[in-house]
Amino acid sequence: MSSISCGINNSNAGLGMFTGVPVKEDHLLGRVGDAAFATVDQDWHISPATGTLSKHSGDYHWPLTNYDWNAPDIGMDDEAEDVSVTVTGFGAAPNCHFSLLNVDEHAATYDAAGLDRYTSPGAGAITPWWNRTSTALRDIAAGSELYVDYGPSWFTSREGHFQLVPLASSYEKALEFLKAYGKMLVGTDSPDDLVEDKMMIGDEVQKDLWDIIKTHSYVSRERQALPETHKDGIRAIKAGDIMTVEVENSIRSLEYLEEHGKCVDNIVPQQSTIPHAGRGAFATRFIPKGGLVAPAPLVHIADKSKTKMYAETKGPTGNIIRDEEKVVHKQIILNYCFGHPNSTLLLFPYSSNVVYINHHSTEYNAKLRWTNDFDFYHHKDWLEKSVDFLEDQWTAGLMLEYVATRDIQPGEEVFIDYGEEWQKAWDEHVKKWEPTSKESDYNNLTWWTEKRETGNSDPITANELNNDQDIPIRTWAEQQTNPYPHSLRIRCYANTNHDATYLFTPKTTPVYRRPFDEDVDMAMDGEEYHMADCQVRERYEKGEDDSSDDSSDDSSDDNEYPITHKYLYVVEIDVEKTVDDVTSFHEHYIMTDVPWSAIKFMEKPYTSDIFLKNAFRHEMKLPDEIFPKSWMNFSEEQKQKAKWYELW
Ligand SMILES: C[S@@+](CC[C@H](N)C(=O)[O-])C[C@H]1O[C@@H](n2cnc3c(N)ncnc32)[C@H](O)[C@@H]1O
Repeated sequence: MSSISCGINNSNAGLGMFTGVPVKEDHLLGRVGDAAFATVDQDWHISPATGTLSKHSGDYHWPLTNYDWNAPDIGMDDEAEDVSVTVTGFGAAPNCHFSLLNVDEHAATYDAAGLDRYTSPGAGAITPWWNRTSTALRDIAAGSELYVDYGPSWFTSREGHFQLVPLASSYEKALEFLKAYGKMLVGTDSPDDLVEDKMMIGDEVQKDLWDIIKTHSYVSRERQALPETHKDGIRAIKAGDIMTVEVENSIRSLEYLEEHGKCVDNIVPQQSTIPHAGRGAFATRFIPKGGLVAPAPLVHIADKSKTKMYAETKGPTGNIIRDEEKVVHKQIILNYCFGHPNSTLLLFPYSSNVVYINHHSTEYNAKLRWTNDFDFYHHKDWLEKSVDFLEDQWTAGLMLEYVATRDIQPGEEVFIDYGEEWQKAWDEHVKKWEPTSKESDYNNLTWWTEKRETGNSDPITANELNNDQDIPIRTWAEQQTNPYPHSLRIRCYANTNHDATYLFTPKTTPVYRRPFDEDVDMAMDGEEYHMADCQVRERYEKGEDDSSDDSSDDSSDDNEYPITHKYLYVVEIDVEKTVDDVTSFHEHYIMTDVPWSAIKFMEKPYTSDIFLKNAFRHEMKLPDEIFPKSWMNFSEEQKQKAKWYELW
């Protein structure tokens, strides 16, 4: 067995992910990174308040919110104005334990798996974001639980739900407390003195005392950070940190994992053998008939209409509102959810790689069933409850399993049957499908076509351009004869909101610090908050004076962004501003001596394949035999109405 990662219960937090093999620092966890999904402008599409155009002011429950990642961290913020990112596998299943963090997570990669918008009816029907890798932050022993960093705000914003989960700072304070406790026991600061015959109180009394400390009605993050037993408390003082003790305690034997876990690396994504399907899931090892292909814990979405995307229209007072009767698209995540024609419920499977399992109506080699064990997670009684009941359950609590219907050989693609409705919808889509016109709004991947047609191998995606800052940026004049793809925009890290005038954000100010910077409160002045579209007017070689500027700058020692490239730029920025959200006016700035590091190529929002108007959308059907009757809340009458609106 080369590598196993298992989902099993950990006593406090439901599911967890464990590694069955040791992993070296910086090495990849799992074989391939995870799939990522952009759900866009939810506030606009889901929020019950339709009188506003705001894309950031929703008041609704989107069940995947607990699994959302910060879009810029995953590299997906260019997809739309407001992007929520869901990541499967390492992005959803592991727990967060600040003293035990051992997983580092990275950005996803954009790759449309060869589904060209001009030739493939599959274009835009899959998420192009994949291979969001996770690596070991340090050497990890076999049997260890894997912990990712949700960021402290994830917990601080959910205090009621998670009973004060300790933050990194809580462990520091808890250690201080432990040291004081040790001193109380032996009268000295030296951990070496913490031996039984030097302690002023005996083991039994210490145990009672520890119980009082741990179960006291005053709950705090610091107290939660204290080890469970007084013996572990002493071990932590001797080790100088709580983490070492917690790590040792968290390791499970491989036998335990085999018995209590479910393996999540039996499949990996690769290009599917089915034309136009994109990626598929392939067996990494032999899976016997009846054997587990993969577990699929599920997030339930009670109302599938929350995946609808609406057109804009003018409201009674001339304001822009959502046009409830004009559904222009559906969120891409719909294609990855299970549903049923007689229900509004969707189920999104969030474990590693199961989202890649494609459809085959005859040659399928796997099927779904409800999990039989994992009672700590899978609520069998929910199968008898209504969809309304499920809507009130804000934590995931259902689990399916993919099981082999025949022996599956290593390297074989795994298929299930998505159901007749799906097949019919796909066949109709292929029949009707016509390539998008090159002149349409959506040109993100014109570079792909251009490359093919012209043999041009220059970097022309935003990522490629940003990653090679040795290549000079073309000026506006140069772009007239040698343009960048029109799906790209050039942006500049700049704060154009400051009253006095424009200033670069800290990213550039260490070198080009303007006098007024010191007077400005720099909070919320990070690059993610301030960027403006710009034109590059001029490019010139960086002179001797400029390099001496670098070294003479006060902050040059700790300058995170030294200028290592040859050119500086003159950049023109034109910003549209509004007063009281009504009157708009333009401000115009010319900045000189702008380094490459202050400029960023970005894809224009709403241009990637998932926005193609002719992209296929349909949920997979959960077979009648396993879809509970009590979840069938979508009456014939409702279906007729939905048909009239051409919704489903
Ligand atoms: C759950 S996803 C499967 C993974 C997907 N192929 C990918 O690359 O991410 C379902 C989507 O995959 C594609 N797909 C799955 N099976 C297919 C098939 N037999 N023929 C064509 N497309 C298929 C369709 O776009 C469908 O909406």
